[in-house]
Amino acid sequence: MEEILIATKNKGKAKDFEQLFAPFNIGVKTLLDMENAIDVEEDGTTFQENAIKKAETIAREFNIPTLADDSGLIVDALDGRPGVYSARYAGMNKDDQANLNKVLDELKNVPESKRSARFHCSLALALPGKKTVVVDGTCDGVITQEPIGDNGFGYDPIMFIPALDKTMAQLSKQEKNEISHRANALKHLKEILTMRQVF
Ligand SMILES: O=c1[nH]c(=O)c2ncn([C@@H]3O[C@H](COP(=O)(O)OP(=O)(O)OP(=O)(O)O)[C@@H](O)[C@H]3O)c2[nH]1
Ligand SMILES: [Mg+2]
Repeated sequence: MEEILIATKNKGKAKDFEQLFAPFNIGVKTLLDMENAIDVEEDGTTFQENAIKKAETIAREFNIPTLADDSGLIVDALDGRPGVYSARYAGMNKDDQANLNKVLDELKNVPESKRSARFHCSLALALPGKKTVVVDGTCDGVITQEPIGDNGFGYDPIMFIPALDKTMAQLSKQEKNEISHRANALKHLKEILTMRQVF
């Protein structure tokens, strides 16, 4: 594989993938580099469904290997919300700040012992003419009482990683990309592709 298109318009994800793909000898583009990319409606009820739809729709449009990421935050005390609605939890304008404030608000009276959460990432790789490959990755944490740290995107400032004693937003790019849900999913994808000799 010489070039891969990441079917995302999310700048935070694009940065994560740029770094995650740096060790491979593969050109990486995202939809932020493409003109006329269609907007794929994310109407699935699972991360996998949405990832497959994004990957296959965009692969068909541009006819190149396409990787899509559908991801989000699962909070146990909120029965799994925001889940697949993570990007638009506080409204259709996808405001990261409003989204994380809504989660903090809903957890206002919840003690630390009950603030467990995990990030989930489903990746779908659509290769023209082949069956789409789907993998998952997760990363466990605890929701903080207030945002801490300036790095990353989305809910990173409220996602505390006990093993590192930092929030995701206090990690460097390299540190996040060693432990994140996205990195874990990509590891699984690499294992499958190595087995199938795609890489
Ligand atoms: O703190 C975070 N660190 C992460 O590493 C992360 N990964 C996902 N998320 C949240 O989940 C939504 C994905 O929704 P999503 O998969 O539909 O993506 P999106 O709509 O933003 O872009 P696209 O890839 O669909 O174009 C994002 O917007 C974020 O709110 C994250 N938050
Ligand atoms: Mg989306």
